[in-house]
Amino acid sequence: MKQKKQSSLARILGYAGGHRNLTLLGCILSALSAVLGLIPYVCVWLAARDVLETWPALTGVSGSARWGWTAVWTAVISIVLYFAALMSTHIAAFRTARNIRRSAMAHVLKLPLGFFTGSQSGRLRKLIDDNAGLTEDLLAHKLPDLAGTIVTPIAAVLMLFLFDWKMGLLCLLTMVLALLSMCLMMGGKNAGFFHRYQKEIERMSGEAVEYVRGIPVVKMFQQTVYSFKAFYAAIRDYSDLASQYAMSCRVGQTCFLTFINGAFALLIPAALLLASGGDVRTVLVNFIFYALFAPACGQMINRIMYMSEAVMEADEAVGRLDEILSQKPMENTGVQKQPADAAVSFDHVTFTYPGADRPALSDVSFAVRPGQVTALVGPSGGGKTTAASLIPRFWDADSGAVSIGGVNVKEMDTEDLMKQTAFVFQDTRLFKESLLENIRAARPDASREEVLSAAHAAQCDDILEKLPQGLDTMVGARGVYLSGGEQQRIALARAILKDAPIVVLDEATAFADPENEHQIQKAFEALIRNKTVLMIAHRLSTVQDADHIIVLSGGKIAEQGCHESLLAQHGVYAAMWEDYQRSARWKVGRTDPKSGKGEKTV
Ligand SMILES: Nc1ncnc2c1ncn2[C@@H]1O[C@H](COP(=O)(O)OP(=O)(O)OP(=O)(O)O)[C@@H](O)[C@H]1O
Repeated sequence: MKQKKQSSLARILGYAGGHRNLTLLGCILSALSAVLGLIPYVCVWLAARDVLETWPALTGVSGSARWGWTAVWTAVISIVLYFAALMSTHIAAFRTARNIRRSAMAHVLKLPLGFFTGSQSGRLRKLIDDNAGLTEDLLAHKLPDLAGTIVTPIAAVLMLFLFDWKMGLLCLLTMVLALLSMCLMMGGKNAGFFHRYQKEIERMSGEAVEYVRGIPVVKMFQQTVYSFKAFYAAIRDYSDLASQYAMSCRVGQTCFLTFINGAFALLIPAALLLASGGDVRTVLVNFIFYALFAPACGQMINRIMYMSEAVMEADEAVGRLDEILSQKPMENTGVQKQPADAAVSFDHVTFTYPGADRPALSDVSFAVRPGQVTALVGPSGGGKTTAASLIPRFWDADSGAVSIGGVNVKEMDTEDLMKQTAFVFQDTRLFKESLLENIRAARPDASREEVLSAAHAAQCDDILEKLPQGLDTMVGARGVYLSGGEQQRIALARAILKDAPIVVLDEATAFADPENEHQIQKAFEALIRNKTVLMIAHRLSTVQDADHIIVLSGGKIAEQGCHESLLAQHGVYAAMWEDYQRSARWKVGRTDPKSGKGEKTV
């Protein structure tokens, strides 16, 4: 455990680079300041001795005044040194935290794009920022304090025996007992508390986010907070853990506080005992010293307690940063080949999502011929989206190869690869920017005219007409929101503007109403003209005319061919087609026979 703590600190300092020496300087200055901070206690003892030795004539007052000034000056020097120490450690800490953020971000940039899907991006920012912040606090404040905290007890123990070893021994006894109480609190079954506590906090905040996301469902179904069992359980577990810990600390904490504050209870009878058998003045002077010094020793022990908490915190921070740094970066072969054409091929591809226990794709092989439309169909969870996301390297295949124009995507320059493919996702995301910038995101150097022409091809004219500032309208600002279908048309305009030779469409008409669907279909036609297309489709009506259809089921290719040949196979596709036909007939059956009107949803 101790080894692990040391290595965490060493690892944080590893990011300090040239500023490691500044951290060291800060620690030395802080230690010097702490030792100097003990001198005023000695001065007080010396001043009191001078006064009492000449009592009642008080001829020693001038000597006492000298000691008083020495105390003031050493206190001032101690403060200045501490200030200089903090300056050094703060500069080093800011640089180190910046280096940690930079290294973590540099690593993150090498991770597969799929790593950033879902809620990962927010969590990532928090992980990097918060934990780099924690190390900043450790290096800027806690580490110089730690240096002082290590040095002062050594000096303090020496000083304890300087004037009266018996009273010194009593003070030391209370310090040792306080330390033992602290070990009692932090050891045993409480040893892993901090780690469990951090985990519970993380779990609770994760569940809270889920809860807030689910509020619409809660309201719609008139549920209470108790229906969010996971969130409720996280709060309860956190509260149980915290109260169990508090309860288990009560004996240790009581003893700790009693010992660090209770030196007086031993010093007074000891002083009375010593005074009865010796020089009252000397005993009185020594008593003043120890009475003042004992609480200062208590403070030191208190700081040791907070120190161990800080080291545990740093340990946790490094552990959480490791969560990111241990993610396998995307392989970079260093070779940069140019694809011969826009053909896409999967060659015995197997892929398992990080943390999943079974592969999402197993030994999948198929070819998408240049200039043709290939459709991926199959039951939900069959692996369609996964297969499509391997093309632009959202993830890398565990085995097998995904190639474009005969070149493995791993051997292509990332920029080239991105230029080759345009993606239209199921859930389109628009930035909080003008429509112009949203469309231009695909090709930042495109002119306004080119953006307008792409928007026109994507059937966005009616959207631009109804918005107050047309192409310059800010999305998401002052009540400007677009429907799902409208957003998809903007996304299609973006893809049209990109003009990439390979287009991957992911069920882009899933949420569109009939009016939008018609326009989206027309936008599709503009997008896929003369392109190599891989289309993920749930509704078989959209894939009938595809040149090639691949049926993915359970992560494997169940069958492939054209519509007619697949029907003739009487397999998965034929069954899906039969289901689709039946549901179409069922909806037609719901049409009102008298009026002839009915749902137009097929
Ligand atoms: N990010 C992820 N992490 C772990 N497993 C995932 C992830 N995304 C998908 N999966 C799993 O991989 C398998 C294939 O999912 P995929 O989304 O590719 O299927 P799909 O055919 O596109 O489904 P749908 O038609 O419902 O969109 C499923 O078992 C799914 O649970």
